[in-house]
Amino acid sequence: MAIQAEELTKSFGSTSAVRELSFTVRPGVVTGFLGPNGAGKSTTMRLLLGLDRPTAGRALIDGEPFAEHPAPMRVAGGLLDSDFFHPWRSPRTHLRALAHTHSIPVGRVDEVLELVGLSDAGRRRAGGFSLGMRQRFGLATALLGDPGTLVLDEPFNGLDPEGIRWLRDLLTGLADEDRTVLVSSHLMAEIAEIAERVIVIGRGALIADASMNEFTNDGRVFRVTASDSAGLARALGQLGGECTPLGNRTLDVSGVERNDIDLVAREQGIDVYEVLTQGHSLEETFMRLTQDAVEYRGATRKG
Ligand SMILES: Nc1ncnc2c1ncn2[C@@H]1O[C@H](COP(=O)(O)OP(=O)(O)OP(=O)(O)O)[C@@H](O)[C@H]1O
Repeated sequence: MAIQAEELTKSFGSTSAVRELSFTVRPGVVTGFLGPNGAGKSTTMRLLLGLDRPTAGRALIDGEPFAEHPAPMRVAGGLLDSDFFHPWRSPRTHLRALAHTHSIPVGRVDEVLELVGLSDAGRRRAGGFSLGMRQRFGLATALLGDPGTLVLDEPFNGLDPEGIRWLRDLLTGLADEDRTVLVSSHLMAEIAEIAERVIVIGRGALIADASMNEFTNDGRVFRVTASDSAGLARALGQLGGECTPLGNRTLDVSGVERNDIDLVAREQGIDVYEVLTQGHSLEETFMRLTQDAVEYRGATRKG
C-alpha cells in the first residue's frame, strides 16, 4: 500500500506541473524518483505530503490522504525544502515544539538529533547552518514521528562525501526496516547505489516505473562472437531479436535475454566464443528516456 498516486494532476494557471500521474511506492526498498528539471518531482512530493491540493486525482499514504491521518507525523515524514525552519531557533527547540504539538515523546528529539549527527550542533541557532547541516536537520524533522514512510526531495544536496555515505546507509537501513522510502535526486550515482526501484517522470507525466534491473537492462545489447554468426542471427531473429553483423563472427544482438543466446546456439549446434554485455548505466538510460522531456537544456557547442 504505502504511497499511491492516482491520476494525480496539478496545474498552476496554464502550467501543468503534474499530469494524471499514477504509481505505487512499496515498502522495504528505496525507490528513486527521477526526472529532468521542472519535471514535477517536487510538486508531486508536496501533493503526497498534503502541502498542496491536487487539481484532480488523489495522493494517498497508507490508503488515506496524508493530512487526514489523525497523527500524520507518525505516518510519513518529508524533506522538501531545507529552509523550513526559523533561523533564530535551534534544532532542539524546533523539534521539541513539534514533538509537543504532535504528542511525540520529547526523548525522541535527542534520539533523532543523534541519528542525523547533530547532537553537538542541536543547541545552536539553525540560521548559521551549512546546507549539509540544514539537510540533516530536515531529516531529523522527517524522522521525528518514527514514520513508516519517508518522502525526501534531494536529500543528498549539500552533503560532503562522508555525509553522502552516511545518508546512503541511513536510507537503505530505513528501507530494511520495511519502511517506504521515496527519494528524488539529480545524483544518478547515488540513486543507482541505493534504489531498487525507479520512477521517472518528464513534463509531469510518467515515463518509467520499474525495478532498477529492468530499467537499466531495457534496450541492452549483447556483442556475441560465435562459430556461425549468420546462423545464430537467423535463429535469434525468429525469437524477435535484432542482430547487426560486425564482421566475420561477431554480432550485436538486442531484444532477447542473455539466456536465449545460449539456448538458441545450443539448439543450432553453434559454438559461442564470447558474449559481452553492453550494459547501460542508470544515467545513460535516464538521458535516453527523458531526452524529449527536457525543458531546460543548455546550448550545445558546435564544431
Ligand atoms: N507554486 C508554483 N507556481 C507556479 N508554477 C509552479 C509552482 N511550483 C512548480 N511550478 C512549475 O511546475 C513545474 C514542475 O516544477 P517542480 O518544481 O515540481 O519540478 P521538479 O521536477 O521538482 O524540478 P527540479 O528538478 O528543477 O527541482 C515547473 O514548470 C514549475 O515551474
